[in-house]
Amino acid sequence: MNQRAVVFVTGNLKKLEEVKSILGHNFPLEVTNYRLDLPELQGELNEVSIRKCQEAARRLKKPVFIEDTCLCFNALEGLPGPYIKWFLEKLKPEGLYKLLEGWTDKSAEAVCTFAYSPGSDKESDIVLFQGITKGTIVPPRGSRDFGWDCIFQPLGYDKTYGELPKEEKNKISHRYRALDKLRDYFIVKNNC
Ligand SMILES: O=c1nc[nH]c2c1ncn2[C@H]1C[C@H](O)[C@@H](COP(=O)(O)OP(=O)(O)OP(=O)(O)O)O1
Ligand SMILES: [Mg+2]
Repeated sequence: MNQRAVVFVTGNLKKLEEVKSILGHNFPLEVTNYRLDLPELQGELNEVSIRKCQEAARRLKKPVFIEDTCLCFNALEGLPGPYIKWFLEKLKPEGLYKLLEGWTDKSAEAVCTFAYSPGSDKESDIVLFQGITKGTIVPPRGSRDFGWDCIFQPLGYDKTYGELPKEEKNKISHRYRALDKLRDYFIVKNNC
């Protein structure tokens, strides 16, 4: 029997690396990658993911999933949220930390939303899987390999994502929690 395949559409190789390592070898679908930085419309978090997935399905016309990651500062009512990529690019991790200088509340949520489409761009065919990890925004510490890892310290830890070994991050991360739900959908609920 041919294994069903699904394409993960992302322009971010670090995401791909984590997704592959978290899903491991027991995932029932073959995951391939199509490297494309999809356009992202402004809007609320789920809306951004749905539109991004519709665009991926429209372009590839086969089962696809995308992922959108937000970093939400509670003091800023959830901003930068889906716009974190552009804030990070301009302000760098130091500047992101400084953004909260005037606030005592440094708490934040890392939110990861996967959106899966069986191949159609109909909104009703799209399924979302969301994972949230709560944490604190701290002055940069640790590896600068991946985005804002060096300023996000998950709740209950004294290390930032950037200081934690990859395997540790992958056991508690926003991405892990979202993929756990995606895995459940395909394995336990047998939607393959
Ligand atoms: O676990 C993470 N740890 C640290 N930084 C992270 C993480 N996950 C995403 N990031 C960064 C990448 C980008 O600067 C922004 C999300 O933006 P986002 O649009 O979702 O990612 P992207 O444009 O790099 O790839 P894609 O082609 O899948 O949209 O936060
Ligand atoms: Mg993006």
